[in-house]
Amino acid sequence: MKLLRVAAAALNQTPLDWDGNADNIRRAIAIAREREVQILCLPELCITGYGCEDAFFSHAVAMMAEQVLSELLGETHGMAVSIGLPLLYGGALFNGSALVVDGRLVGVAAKQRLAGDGLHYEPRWFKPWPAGQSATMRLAGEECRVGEMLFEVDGVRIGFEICEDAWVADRPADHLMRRGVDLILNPSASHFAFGKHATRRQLVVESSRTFGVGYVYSNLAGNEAGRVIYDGHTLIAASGELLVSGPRLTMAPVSVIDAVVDVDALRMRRAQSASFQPAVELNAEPAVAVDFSFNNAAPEVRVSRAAAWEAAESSQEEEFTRAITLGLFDYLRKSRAKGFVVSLSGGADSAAVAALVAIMVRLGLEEFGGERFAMLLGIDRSQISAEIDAAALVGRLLTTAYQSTRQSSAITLSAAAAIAKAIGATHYELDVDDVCQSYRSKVEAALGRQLQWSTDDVTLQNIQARARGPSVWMLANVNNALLLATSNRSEAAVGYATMDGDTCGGISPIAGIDKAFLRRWLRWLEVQGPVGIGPLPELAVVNALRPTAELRPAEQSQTDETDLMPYDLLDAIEHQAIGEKRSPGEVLAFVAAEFTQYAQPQLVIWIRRFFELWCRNQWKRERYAPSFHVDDKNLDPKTWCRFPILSGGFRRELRELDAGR
Ligand SMILES: Nc1ncnc2c1ncn2[C@@H]1O[C@H](COP(=O)(O)OP(=O)(O)OC[C@H]2O[C@@H]([n+]3cccc(C(=O)O)c3)[C@H](O)[C@@H]2O)[C@@H](O)[C@H]1O
Ligand SMILES: Nc1ncnc2c1ncn2[C@@H]1O[C@H](COP(=O)(O)OP(=O)(O)OP(=O)(O)O)[C@@H](O)[C@H]1O
Ligand SMILES: NC(=O)CC[C@H](N)C(=O)O
Repeated sequence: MKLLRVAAAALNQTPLDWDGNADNIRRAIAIAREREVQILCLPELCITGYGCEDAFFSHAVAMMAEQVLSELLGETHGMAVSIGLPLLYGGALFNGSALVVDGRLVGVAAKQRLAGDGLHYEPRWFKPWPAGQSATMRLAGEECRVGEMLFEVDGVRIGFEICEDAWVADRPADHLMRRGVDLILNPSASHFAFGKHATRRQLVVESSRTFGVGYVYSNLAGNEAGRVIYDGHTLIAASGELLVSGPRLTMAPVSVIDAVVDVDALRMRRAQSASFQPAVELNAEPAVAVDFSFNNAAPEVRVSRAAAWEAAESSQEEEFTRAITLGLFDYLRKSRAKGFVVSLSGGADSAAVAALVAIMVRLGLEEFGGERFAMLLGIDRSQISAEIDAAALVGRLLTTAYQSTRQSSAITLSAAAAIAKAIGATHYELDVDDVCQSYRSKVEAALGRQLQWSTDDVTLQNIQARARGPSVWMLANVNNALLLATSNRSEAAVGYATMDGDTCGGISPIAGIDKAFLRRWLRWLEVQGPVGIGPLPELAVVNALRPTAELRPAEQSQTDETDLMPYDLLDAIEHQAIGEKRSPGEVLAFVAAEFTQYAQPQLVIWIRRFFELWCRNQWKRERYAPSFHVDDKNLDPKTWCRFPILSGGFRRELRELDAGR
């Protein structure tokens, strides 16, 4: 009986943070050693960080990565550890994962299937390694094999798939299996998306069943480089059974899971499979033999339990809360800013953003305790009371401001004050009407005419949104804080926001999420809230309001949905037109089938409006502050969704739509 204790780590890395990344790697190895782990899998490109972008093209970056690898070799005594780094070989860059055994580099697996869809751009920097091939190179002072290969350590056959390698047909595991692989390590950088963990679990469990192996899957954690959030999902499975699954969406910089794999039992399961046919001729090609002996691990029976929130019914609301708060926490600490500022209107979007900051603080306190949380955020301990509580921290970290103009209502004023008080934000009420009037009169004097709502509607709306920009930027500067923009994805699709007005800010935490979901989330937060945190009943007044820009005179009863269209329809059109890339006519066919309550001519008007606004406002999306990714499609032009800034605007297609063709 050959029992091995294997482990996978989730690491919260930062591009080019050589010391911080190496510290996390050392910490993961130390935790694994304490647990008597023999083989540890670390995430993809964990030395450099996955999101180095064009810095991967720097020769100095590749050299520094090699240097850090050399420095880490000595940490691995008594165990085998896979460590990810970019690899310069034959005048090209490859995405590699070094296997280091007992202080010695024994080889580097190279990624064969590069991730190039959605937010992944690996083919820009790396070349795919040719399947089934290996070569020799010098790295970290050692001569070693590189490419696709099997390592044989103490008789245990270890192979690699690097993230995307496992998500496609004709994968390295196909060849490795026929060569008798026992254990596959999968170092990943697999971005978070709603519900994706179930697919990932299925992938890992099914891989272990199909190939009759132990499958060890590591992942990145947190907001690595600004936009993309990794949930830190780690998994270990053997012969079609999940042995252990790690925590997700935590703020911990390092998490390690481990499990015992019975190598002989795996082999005998394969032997029992009538369809398993070892490739005798391939076996002739020797594995990379490593002279090292593993201790035998003790048998164990362990039940893997997920966190309580994972089992909650409102799983999307929980995931959203934890993903965005993790995104905010990492952004704050990695940007070394001192807090956040939100222009708080009493409406849904800004209330959601402010509430997310407050929940981030609660979850951070739960994860780290007061002292460590404050230390991680660079808060001067001497400036807060002995007792570090959530309200005190929110007061320090979040400043909100209601900014009235003559169109503002008493309801939104008091709603903003109530939310700010409930979460403990430092709240101000500023009247910016005089600022608007001052600009208005100066421009009227220059034009030599009065501006009127009947003729200058958008101009008179936008000056109010713009007048709200300078004061919150001032508060951000005063506090060394980040200004959070509150635009959501539905508004971004149609440019329903004032550029340099309500779009101003350094990050847009909710720009990846649609308005219909946000409103659902706010209702959930009002009455239920995240597991362990609970509800925020003060949201009742916000949730009772219809979404409105509150920029026109009150008698015009402006609402977003009368300006645009019903939000659920807008989101459905966006899904069909942008997500599925359907033409206006095709979109009509799909939404007419789903929204049977609306007459076709009305749907045509709304679809036309959508396409026109979508095309006209690409430039606005290009200027949005970076947003977080929470689903597998997004409107962010820097990652998921490229579209020309200037285009024909679907004029011909819309003409045909109007003509009923
Ligand atoms: N292709 C292009 N490239 C570069 N710039 C371009 C451009 N096309 C127009 N522009 C510029 O954009 C300007 C128009 O954009 P912008 O000034 O932002 O204004 P615009 O998009 O015309 O209007 C803003 C809309 O957002 C709504 N809004 C505003 C504020 C808050 C809320 C809310 O929901 O709370 C809603 C408001 O009701 C209105 O419908 C033009 O004057 C032009 O200078
Ligand atoms: N009176 C106000 N005081 C402070 N900020 C405001 C005010 N009115 C608008 N804003 C800012 O402009 C942003 C855009 O307004 P918008 O109406 O889209 O969002 P909201 O008011 O938060 O939500 P809703 O659309 O549901 O009313 C707000 O989120 C807020 O940051
Ligand atoms: N880094 C990668 O190869 C990521 C791609 C993979 N399909 C995932 O999303 O998990």
